[in-house]
Amino acid sequence: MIRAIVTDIEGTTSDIQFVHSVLFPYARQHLAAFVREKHADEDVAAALNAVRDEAGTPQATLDQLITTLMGYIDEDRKSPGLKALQGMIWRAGYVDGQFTGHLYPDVLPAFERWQQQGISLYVYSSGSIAAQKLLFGYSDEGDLTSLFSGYFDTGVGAKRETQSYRTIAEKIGHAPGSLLFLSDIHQELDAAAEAGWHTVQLIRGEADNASRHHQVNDFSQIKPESI
Ligand SMILES: CSCCC(=O)C(=O)COP(=O)(O)O
Ligand SMILES: [Mg+2]
Repeated sequence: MIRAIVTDIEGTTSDIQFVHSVLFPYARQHLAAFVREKHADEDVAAALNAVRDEAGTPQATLDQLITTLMGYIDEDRKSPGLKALQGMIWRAGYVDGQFTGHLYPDVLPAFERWQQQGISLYVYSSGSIAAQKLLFGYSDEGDLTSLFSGYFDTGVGAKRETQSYRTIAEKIGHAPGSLLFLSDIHQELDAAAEAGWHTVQLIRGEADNASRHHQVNDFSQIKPESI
């Protein structure tokens, strides 16, 4: 019996194009000014130091860090420091109403159905927890944050690492066999399955012939009561 569902965001609840054509360009446009203006703030300084560590450049100047971060955006690197900074930068865009968090239309009805079935809902994304709360807090369908019992980012580990799913199961407090992970990326689902989780792969675009996971095209096809 499924007790909790953990969902990925990009490519699963939300269009990859929204992330790559709206969120990433917004962060790129505002990154340099944000870093120069806010670099002494505690959370910004911590994120910049994380980038220095990741890049192996402990003495990097702000200008050098900005160049490094631009490169990380271009290569869609799941850098925890970049993800933390993006979350802080996106806040202004959401709050000013420049964009709302994209959700596929099948997502909210499924979340509501699963919640009525007594299933707890969680998010696990490479985007920072702050960024996750913004996307669902300022979503196309309004503020959905009350639907979720918790959020996980790469603070628990990378999404392709089996240990990350063991850690999440421990934190949620349910046996892995009662957990379902939803993602568009089969390597993430491989890691969850290795940890004993159930998995469903969202195919929002092209088929994934290399996957061994149950595949669906939208959330209406996911029936946790039948798993
Ligand atoms: C949390 S919204 C921003 C999406 C993002 O930055 C990202 O890296 C998405 O990764 P995901 O793990 O949700 O595929
Ligand atoms: Mg994804």
